[in-house]
Amino acid sequence: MENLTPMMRQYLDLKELYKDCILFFRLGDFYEMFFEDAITASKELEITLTGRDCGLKERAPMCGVPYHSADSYIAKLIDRGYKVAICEQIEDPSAAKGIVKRDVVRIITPGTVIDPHLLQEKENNYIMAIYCSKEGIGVSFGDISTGEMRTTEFFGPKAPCSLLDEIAKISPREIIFNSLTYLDHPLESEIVAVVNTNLYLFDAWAFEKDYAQKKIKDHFHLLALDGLGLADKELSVAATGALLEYLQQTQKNSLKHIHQVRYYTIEQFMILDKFTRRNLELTETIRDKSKKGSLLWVMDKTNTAMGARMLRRWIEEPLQDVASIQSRLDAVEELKVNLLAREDLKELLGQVYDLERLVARISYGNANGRDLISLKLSLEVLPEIRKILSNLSTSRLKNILDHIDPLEEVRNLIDEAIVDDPPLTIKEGGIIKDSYHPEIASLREAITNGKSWIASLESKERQLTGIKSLKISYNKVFGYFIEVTKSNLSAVPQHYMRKQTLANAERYITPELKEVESRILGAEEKIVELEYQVFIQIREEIGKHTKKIQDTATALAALDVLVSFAEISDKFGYTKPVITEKEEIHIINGRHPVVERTMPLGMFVANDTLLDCNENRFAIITGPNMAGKSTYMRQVALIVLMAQIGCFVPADKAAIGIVDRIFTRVGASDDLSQGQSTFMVEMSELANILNNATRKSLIILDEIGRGTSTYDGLSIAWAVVEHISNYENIGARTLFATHYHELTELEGILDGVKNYCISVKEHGDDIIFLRKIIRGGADQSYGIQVAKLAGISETVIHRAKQILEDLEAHDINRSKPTLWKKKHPEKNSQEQQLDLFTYQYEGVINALKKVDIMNMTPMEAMNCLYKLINMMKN
Ligand SMILES: Nc1ncnc2c1ncn2[C@@H]1O[C@H](COP(=O)(O)OP(=O)(O)OP(=O)(O)O)[C@@H](O)[C@H]1O
Repeated sequence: MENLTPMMRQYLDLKELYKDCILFFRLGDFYEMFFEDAITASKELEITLTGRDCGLKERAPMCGVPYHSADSYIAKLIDRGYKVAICEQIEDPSAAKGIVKRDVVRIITPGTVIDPHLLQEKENNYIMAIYCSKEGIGVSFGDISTGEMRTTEFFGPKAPCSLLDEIAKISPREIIFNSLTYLDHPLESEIVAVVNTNLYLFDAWAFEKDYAQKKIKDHFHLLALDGLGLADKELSVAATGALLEYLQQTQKNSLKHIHQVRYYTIEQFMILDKFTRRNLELTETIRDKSKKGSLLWVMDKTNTAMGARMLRRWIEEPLQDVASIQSRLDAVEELKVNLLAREDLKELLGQVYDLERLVARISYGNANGRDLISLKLSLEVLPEIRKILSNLSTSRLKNILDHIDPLEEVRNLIDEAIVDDPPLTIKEGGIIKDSYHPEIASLREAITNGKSWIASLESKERQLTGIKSLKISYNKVFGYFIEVTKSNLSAVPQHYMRKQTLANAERYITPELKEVESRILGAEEKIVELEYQVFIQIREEIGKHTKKIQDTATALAALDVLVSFAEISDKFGYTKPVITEKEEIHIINGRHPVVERTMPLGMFVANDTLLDCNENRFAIITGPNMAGKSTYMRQVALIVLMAQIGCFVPADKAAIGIVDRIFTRVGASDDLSQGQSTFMVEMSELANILNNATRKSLIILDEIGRGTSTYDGLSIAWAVVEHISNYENIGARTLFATHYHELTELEGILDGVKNYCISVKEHGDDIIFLRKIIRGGADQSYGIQVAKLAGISETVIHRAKQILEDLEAHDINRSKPTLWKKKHPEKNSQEQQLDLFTYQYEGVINALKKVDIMNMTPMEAMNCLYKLINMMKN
């Protein structure tokens, strides 16, 4: 190791400090990687692995990526969960001659990305810190590309469940933690099942109370934590302190744009567990995880990236506070009615860049001249937006107006200082306007004069020498030179000094050309340095307005979402819901917001819903396969959710009593990778509902119990209806779709249970789906007819019908007497016997009703009688 070259020693010393990172080691115009890093990077990035002499016997494995296209390589690596440490040359006057000092200037991890080209424009990039202790779990999360930071904490046995719900909601790209065990409950595999993210164990000391408190106070320049509402929130403090420590360790940079951490409680928002988020397809579809086909897809008519991100957050976090929902709804109503204002706002918002991320980069110190121009262009539309808002009257819009700062001083500063079309880099000059800085102006003049002197020298020398093709050019190696083609060499004057010979030309310099050149180059060097300094000053000056710009950005994002709501409400015929504290959901002609968008206009059949916490709290919905049961139930959940987001809803009329949680148990979702069978998944989702639902919840159950044998399934479904519908247990508003027709017996037995079915019409041997929900239970499943529609062969269908007939004949006695007795305890024994007969032979009686004896041949009548006797025997 003693023989190591100094550079390689420097590399290994740094690598020792950043063991868990891939070190991007800057060498000239490349970032190089060595040893293990090189092997990993060459594999992941598919780049050639070479070797470099490092002073040892063996050459060091090496690979590299060009500096100017490093971003795309970094993006690939962090996408795959690697951390990348960026090592640059550091200017150090004290360093010995010939020694280039290098240091790590920043670590990029999946959750700490700030560069726009490494980010999804319409999504936040969150990093989360989890603090597990026996007192509870603290969570803090932030997005350094916008400066947002929030924290909360969970206690008691439900803490892990709440943590998983929050993780599902936030989808952090990276999680740091002190431990992932809560009261002996290991959480890691559950977290991995919820979100595909990078989990890193972080230094335990960073979570310690005193350290974390000091970190927060230092970062936010506070003497006490009361101002942040964190004085008695020890779990939140631990998580937030550690998160700040991690961000500072990795970013090694100002995090001034994180100027606030907001404490929230999960009860502020409607709680949606991971199953419900997925089942309702809020932001992506179950099938291919695409936005198209999700609720977000229908609702997103935003014009700014920050609006799009806020919309996603609003969808993930429907409100519970009636007043806040109402104020959003009122604003949407005003924007819906006032088409002119809405159209103008849309156009103006379309000119606003991503202010949240722009200001984060400005404050962070990596914004360029173009970013400042984008900021200026965005600020230019603010007066017009403010003017329109000042003519609108609802309180939410007034509040938005109050938070939009015109930021004239920032706009004027950029306007005065920065040229309209600055270059991408800030180290090559050409950014600052002449009029802004006298010294820059005079240097530029010197350069221009020098260049025009050189241009005039060219024509003067052509005249003097008579060489028409003589030209003066410039390159980085020789500076300015005079070039003469070989055929004209005889005319070259004596005082020309030869500098270079080319195949068919010679290059010369003269003392006076060199003098002017040094004046031009000196001025160019100076101006580049000066422009850089001036630019940094301007950027820092704008950075002082970070908070105001962030507040403005938040207000514009909210405005954008409200305008988007108004637009879809107008375009798709949504209406304003009435939001109440009453426990009811009353919808007239409701539609599924997504399914209706996938069919021609007017084809979707609207349906009513009445759920309350009294007579109509539990709807058992039967109907054939494909009738529309799942669509109907999801539509109710989505209408409630949209209402609590503050958006109009796809219905003619809707009164929505606040829902604290929506639970869904929909369809089969195998989780075999987690070692759980379909039935096991179904039961754990059901357990989650039974353990956590309250009377204020909305529960959607689709075919509970179908993953096991018919009797087991029916018994579970039956018990679930009894349990949920009972006030003493839950009493929540529930929609339950089932193919167990036996459950329809529960209407009349259990309070609040009502039967509904989705109607179909028989047409010969086929059925026509009417899609209309009506009171009462369905009398048939029509499974075989649906199978026929799906293309199952006639032979199989025919045989299935035969089997069904047999089964139905056998099935008459199943469990009915017990159920029947329970239903009619008041009847005397004679009546009971008669009713029981009717009940037991219901199939025979129904069959008899259909017999058209008058139109039968004697043989047919005999056959029919024979069948009836058989039925009774069975
Ligand atoms: N109200 C409606 N108006 C028009 N089409 C509808 C309506 N409801 C459902 N559909 C159409 O019917 C299809 C089947 O609906 P859905 O999946 O809800 O049926 P289902 O009763 O739940 O079936 P299964 O019992 O087999 O799960 C939907 O994909 C949709 O295209």
